[in-house]
Amino acid sequence: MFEKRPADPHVEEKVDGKDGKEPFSKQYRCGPLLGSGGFGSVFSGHRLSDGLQVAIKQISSDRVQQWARLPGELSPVPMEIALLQRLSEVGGHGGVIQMLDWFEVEGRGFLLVMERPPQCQDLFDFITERGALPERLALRFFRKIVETLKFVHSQGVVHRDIKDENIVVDTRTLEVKIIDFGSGALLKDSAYDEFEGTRVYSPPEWVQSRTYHAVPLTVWSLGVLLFDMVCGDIPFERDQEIVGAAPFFTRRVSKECQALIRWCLSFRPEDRPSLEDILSHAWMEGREEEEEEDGDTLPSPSL
Ligand SMILES: Nc1ncnc2c1ncn2[C@@H]1O[C@H](COP(=O)(O)OP(=O)(O)OP(=O)(O)O)[C@@H](O)[C@H]1O
Repeated sequence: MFEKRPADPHVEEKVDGKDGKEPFSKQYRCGPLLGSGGFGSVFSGHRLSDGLQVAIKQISSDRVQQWARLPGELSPVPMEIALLQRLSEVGGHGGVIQMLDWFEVEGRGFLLVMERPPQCQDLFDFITERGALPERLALRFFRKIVETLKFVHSQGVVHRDIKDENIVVDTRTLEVKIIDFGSGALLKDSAYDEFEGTRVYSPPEWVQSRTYHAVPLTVWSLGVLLFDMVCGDIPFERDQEIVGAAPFFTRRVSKECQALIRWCLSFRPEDRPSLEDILSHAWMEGREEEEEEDGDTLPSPSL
């Protein structure tokens, strides 16, 4: 089903898909740029039929590394679309951004239409504006992210680029959703030898040996993410620091939270917890928060 990009992909606007649907321009209107990155640009927009707020990701074909074949489609699609399709076919998950539609655009690539929480911010901007998060808020975000990744893995998908920029926070409800499956892959038990994710979130085995397994890679990136949430910045910048696997806590962080971070950031992949181990860790059960002395509270949802 999945393959590398062919030399000369056939790209045309999906005006009349197999469901006879209307072209993109008749269904959606593009608004201002939300962000741009390795695979293209993301715009805000809305659906013309009902005004629904959406995000529209422009994927440039020449930047796509992995392609996939969807049943009923003649030409391959970017892996990101195939993975989101796989997750939405089983009903999706509240913690994964929902793909609403996708289109091929002649000579340019693809448009991926996603849900967009009306008031949202990615977690990188959220932390940049507010600084380190109170542990209780970090716990709330982290639990949802780990539960969501359990679902994602159970559907045979691995994200491979978990980081603050790829988490969207609804600033009214404080719900979080994972975005950007552009570096993702089908989950397998054997080792991977390619990686398109973010270096500073990648584990020692990738930095040293250019190989990794899906779960320990995910768990390492979760350790970096949790550190980032409670300290306000990531623990490692340089390869040497990643391989050292010894985070230095720059803020007061509870012992249980530190222990969970250190466990996720174990040098040896086999010493790291599973996602289930993380969910049943003492810090995740909220025992520690009752003992907090610094009185941090959950910010009001009208942040
Ligand atoms: N569904 C969405 N709702 C709201 N904002 C979004 C949504 N999707 C993307 N964004 C915003 O656009 C930014 C870029 O999105 P995304 O990470 O998918 O693009 P990318 O080109 O793959 O970027 P990168 O290469 O940095 O990972 C995000 O960090 C986020 O701020």
